[in-house]
Amino acid sequence: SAVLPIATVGEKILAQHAQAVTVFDVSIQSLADDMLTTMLAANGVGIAAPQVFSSAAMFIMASRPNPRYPDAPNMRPVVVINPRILETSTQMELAEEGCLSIPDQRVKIWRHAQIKVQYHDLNGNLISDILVGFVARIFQHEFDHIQGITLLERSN
Ligand SMILES: O=C(O)C[C@@H](Cc1ccccc1)[C@H](O)SCc1ccccc1
Ligand SMILES: [Zn+2]
Repeated sequence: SAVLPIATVGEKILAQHAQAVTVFDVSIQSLADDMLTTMLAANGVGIAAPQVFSSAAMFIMASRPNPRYPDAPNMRPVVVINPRILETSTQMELAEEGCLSIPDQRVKIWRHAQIKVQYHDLNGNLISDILVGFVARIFQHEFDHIQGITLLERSN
């Protein structure tokens, strides 16, 4: 597994809509592995494929307690492929976010407090889940990356 270069703001790949994953083969598994290694090396709690110059609709979310979110749940990293947000709560929460592609910036962002999501895992199985709190926030942050949206387009 390799630490991959991370695209920073201004790279056009960050503004592109990522392509759906259609083949769940070894190349996707190897990309997921490199994304995990890269995310851990950067102390992230998530990372999306476009951030490592791969236009695939795939991201990793890996909540863990951290100085900014001390009560964040400790979770095993989850590989999310072809994500969909099916339902969103009307309730929103405001919190500071960082982005591995926008170094040294913290932006307060409104996010849905709860979301119903659907995605495929690395084996191509369809997963449905309801996410709340910090994990819902990570999912929405990474989902934005898949749509070519970063914090800079969201900051109010
Ligand atoms: O750039 C990314 O996609 C990864 C972000 C994910 C994130 C999602 C929601 C809220 C904050 C960050 C990185 O994890 S930025 C580094 C970081 C780590 C822990 C807490 C806050 C920021
Ligand atoms: Zn980001």
